[in-house]
Amino acid sequence: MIKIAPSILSANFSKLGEDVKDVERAGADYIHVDVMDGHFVPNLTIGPLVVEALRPVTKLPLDVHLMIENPDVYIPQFAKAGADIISVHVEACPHLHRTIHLIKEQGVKAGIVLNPATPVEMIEPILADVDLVLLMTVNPGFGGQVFIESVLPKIERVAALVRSSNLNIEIEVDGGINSETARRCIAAGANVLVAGSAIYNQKDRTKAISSLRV
Ligand SMILES: O=C(CO)[C@@H](O)[C@H](O)COP(=O)(O)O
Ligand SMILES: [Fe+2]
Repeated sequence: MIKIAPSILSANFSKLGEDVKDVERAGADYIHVDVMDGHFVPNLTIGPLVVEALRPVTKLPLDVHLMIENPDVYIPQFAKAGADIISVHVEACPHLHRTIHLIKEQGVKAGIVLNPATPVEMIEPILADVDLVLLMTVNPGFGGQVFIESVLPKIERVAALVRSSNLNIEIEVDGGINSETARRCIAAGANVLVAGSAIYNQKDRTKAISSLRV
């Protein structure tokens, strides 16, 4: 089953709660929350307070994508605020095993993220410990960028590893996802699609979400 995770980075922040409810009604599976610190990526967004404010607004799992340095400092705060999945970048975690287990100790699902230029080999030793692998299909930092084709073989490689080890791991893609790139990511083995502009820039969000599932 393909899951759709609208990224609130492309929502209207002046009516964030309403925009979250809107995509829930439109058939979303997760709410994707992009957290940026101005260091790991050249943009600043939101913190645990916003996650806490959104928690009572939706029943959907909050999929928190941390694009921050030193994530260990903030993981307990995001978990306490109501995150259901917390994903960290391998490029930001020198002690990845410790960080993944810190997330799991909070009682939330642990995800690991790879930038487009980071090889899949980086996550092989920790794969059996995670619930989700997120492959960035743009360089993180902004919504509305163009899909990077060279990530497609990486999706296939992660899918093959997950299959051969018989693991129960979701494979998520994030960045530049539209109906055409969604189809190619699904064919490569992805099962969770993050989409910001392709959903929030459309008037009919039910149609926008269902067009990504094919
Ligand atoms: O993590 C990020 C960007 O760093 C994403 O979640 C974007 O928000 C996706 O936006 P679109 O490319 O779908 O517009
Ligand atoms: Fe994201």
